[in-house]
Amino acid sequence: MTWIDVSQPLEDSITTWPGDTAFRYEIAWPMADSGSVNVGKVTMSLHTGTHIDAPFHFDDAGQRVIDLDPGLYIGPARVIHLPGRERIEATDLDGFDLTGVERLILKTDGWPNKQEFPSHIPELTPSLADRLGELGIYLIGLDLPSVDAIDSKEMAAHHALARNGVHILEGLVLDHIAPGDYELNAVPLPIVKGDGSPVRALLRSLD
Ligand SMILES: N[C@@H](CC(=O)c1ccccc1NC=O)C(=O)O
Ligand SMILES: [Zn+2]
Ligand SMILES: [Zn+2]
Repeated sequence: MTWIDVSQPLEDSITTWPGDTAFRYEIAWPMADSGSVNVGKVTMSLHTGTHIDAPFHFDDAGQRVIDLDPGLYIGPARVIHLPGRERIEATDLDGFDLTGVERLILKTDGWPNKQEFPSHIPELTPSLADRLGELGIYLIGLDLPSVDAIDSKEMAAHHALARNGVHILEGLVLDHIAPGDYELNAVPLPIVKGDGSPVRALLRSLD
């Protein structure tokens, strides 16, 4: 098996959105007390590390995690490299033949040090979302904590992607991933009312 882990490890030091719930793992019921087992407990925001967004995250009428087809997050995915950009727009895809691609993963290199939450990241534009919709791409993954700018309140990219039927996978670790074709496995947990879910994201080369 040659699955490559492209997830951020969930440990207490993982960064979160400023002001959001910190990740914490504790042993709620240690063996010394229970007599037989350690029982862990996790406190976290659902938008921590490598995770998917459900449309309810940015739309009160949007789908919750349980409403999303898990198959969105399992299957062939194309990784392309778009480094050093302020924004990523439709024309940035011009040099790529994306015929038949259903899941697209952007390696932007825009969050180089995952030990620190970034103050500034590249943003996706609505024009890119429209192009993805035209191409029939239904999943966008990227190595950033958001598809919008950190200080965005409008969430224009989130909304434009949703309008085009494109689902969102954020916070991937792609430093060790070369552009190419892979099989992706990044299924969310069945958090019934969830506005998002952490995922264990894995890639396996198809090239
Ligand atoms: N867009 C980010 C999360 C986000 O925007 C956020 C997460 C937690 C607390 C506040 C947030 N945004 C505030 O404007 C995401 O989709 O994960
Ligand atoms: Zn999110
Ligand atoms: Zn998001």
